[in-house]
Amino acid sequence: MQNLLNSSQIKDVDAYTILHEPIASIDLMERASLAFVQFFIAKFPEKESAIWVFCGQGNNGGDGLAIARLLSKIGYADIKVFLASYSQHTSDDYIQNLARLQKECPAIPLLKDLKEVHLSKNDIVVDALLGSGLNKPLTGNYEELARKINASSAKVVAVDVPTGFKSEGELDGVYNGVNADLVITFQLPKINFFFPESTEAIKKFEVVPIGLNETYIESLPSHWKLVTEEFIRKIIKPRERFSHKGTYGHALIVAGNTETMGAALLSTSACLHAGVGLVSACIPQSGLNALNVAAPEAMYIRRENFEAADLEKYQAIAIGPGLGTEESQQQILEHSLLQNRPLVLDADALNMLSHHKKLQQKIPAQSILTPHVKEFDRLFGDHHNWWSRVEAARKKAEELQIIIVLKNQYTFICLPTGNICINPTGNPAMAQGGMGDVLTGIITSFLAQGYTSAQAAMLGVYLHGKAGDILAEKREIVTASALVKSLPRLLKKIKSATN
Ligand SMILES: NC(=O)C1=CN([C@@H]2O[C@H](COP(=O)(O)OP(=O)(O)OC[C@H]3O[C@@H](n4cnc5c(N)ncnc54)[C@H](O)[C@@H]3O)[C@@H](O)[C@H]2O)[C@@H](O)CC1
Repeated sequence: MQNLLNSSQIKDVDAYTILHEPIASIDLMERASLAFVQFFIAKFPEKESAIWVFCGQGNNGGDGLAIARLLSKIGYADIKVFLASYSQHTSDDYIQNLARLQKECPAIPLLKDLKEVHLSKNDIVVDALLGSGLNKPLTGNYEELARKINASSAKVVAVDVPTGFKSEGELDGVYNGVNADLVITFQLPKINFFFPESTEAIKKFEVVPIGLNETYIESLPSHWKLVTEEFIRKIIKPRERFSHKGTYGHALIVAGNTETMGAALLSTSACLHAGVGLVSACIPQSGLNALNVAAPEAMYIRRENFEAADLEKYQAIAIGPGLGTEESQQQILEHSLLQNRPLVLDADALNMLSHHKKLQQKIPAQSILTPHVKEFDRLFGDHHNWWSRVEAARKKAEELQIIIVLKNQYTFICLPTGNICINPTGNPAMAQGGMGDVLTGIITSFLAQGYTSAQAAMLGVYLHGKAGDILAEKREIVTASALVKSLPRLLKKIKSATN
C-alpha cells in the first residue's frame, strides 16, 4: 500500500529530501525534469514536432524551462517557450533555469505576448504554468491562457498537474483550467486524479519517480492509500501441500430470482474461480437446472429453506445479487443480520438497507458493502461531488465498523480504521451488467478462504480489475463471464511471482 499525500505534504517531502539526501533544490528540479523528459521522448519520439512550453513563474515553470533545455539538447529542433510573467514573485529555481536556458539554448525563442502563439494540430503543448502550488481558482491571464490551449487541437502534456486543477479537495463548479491529454506527474499520483470529476482535466496520467524519500513519504499521516500489486502479492497466500477443499472454506451465496438468476450464477461461479473450497447457492428452485449447468461444482439450498439452514458451517455469506426486495427477501436479510458474523452485502441487500435505514445499525462489524454510486447515495444520502461522497463513506465505515467498497472506475475501499484505499485496476471495457455480481462472488470467496474482511475486499477489487485489464488488452469489451474464466490464470500468475 502506498501513502497518498496532499500538496502541502508533498512540499514537505521535497524539503525533507533536499535536506536529508542531501540534494540541492535546483538539482531535484533537474532530476524531476529529466524524469519527465525520459517519459516524454518515449511517447513523442518525433523530433521535428513543434513543442510549445508554457511556463509560469514558480517551480512548475522552472520545470518547464529545464524540460525545454533538456529536449533541445536531445535534438528536438522546434521548441518555443512562452513566459507567463504576470506576477512580481518568481521562484529561485525558476530564475536559475531561465538563465541556463538563455545561456545554453539561445536559439529557443522566449515569447511573452500571446499573439505570438499559434498552435496547430500536430503541435505539442507542455503545460508548466501552475502545478501543485495552485492556491486559488484561475482568473485573468492564466484563465485566458488555459482557454487558448484548450481551444487548440494540439496535444497537451502537463507537468505534474494540469494548470488550474486542484490536487485534493472538492471539485465543484465549472473547470476552467488546462485540459491535458497526458499528465506526467512526479513521484505520487495526486488524490484528485482518482475522482471522476478529473475527466475533463486529465485524459491519462503517468507517475514518474523522482527519488523523493520513500520512508518519509510513508511516515506522514494520511488516510489516503493506493493499493499496489506489491501489497497484493504480499497478502495472497499460496495453496498449501496436503490441503483439501475444507482448507479453502465454504461460501454461501444468497442471490437470484426468477428473472435475475444470472446474477446468482455469476456470483457463484466467480466464487469458485477465485478458489473457494466449496460454494452453496441459495436460489429459488426455478434456477436449479441453470445452476447445475453453469456451475456443476456448486451445491444448492432451496430459497424457502434458508432460515432453517445451519449458517454456522459457512465461512462467508453473501446476500443480494438479483435477490429481489419482497417481504420474503427482507426476512432473509433480517435473519442474516442477526448472525454475529461479517456478511458481504450487495445489490438488493443494499436496496433493502436503504429502504429500512434502521437495519443499518444491525450490520455485523467487518461486513463488506459493495455499493455503486446510486446504491451508495440511496443508502447514505445524496452527494454533489465525489470528494464529499467518499468522505461520507469513510465516516460511515468508521461509525458502523464495516468496509464500504464504493465502486467506480477507481474503486474506493473505506475501512473501519478510517483509511481510504484506492484501487488502481479496472477499465471501461468492464462497464457491463454482471460485473458487480462477479466482484461479490470473488470477495466472498476470499473471505471464506480465511482472509480478513479488509484483505478480502482489497484482493477482490484489485484482482477483479486486474483480470479486466489483462482481458482489455486484446478486446474492446470484457464480459462478466469472460472475466470469471480468466481468474484462475491470473491467480497463478500473481502467486507464481510471489513464491
Ligand atoms: N523542489 C520542489 O519543490 C520541486 C517542485 N517541483 C515542481 O514544483 C511545482 C510546485 O511549485 P510551486 O510550489 O512553486 O508552485 P507552482 O509553480 O505550481 O505555482 C507558482 C505560484 O503561483 C501562485 N498561484 C497559485 N495559484 C494561482 C492562480 N490561480 N493564479 C495565479 N497564481 C497562482 C502561487 O503563489 C504559487 O506558489 C510542482 O507541481 C512541480 O512541478 C518539481 O520540480 C520537483 C521538485
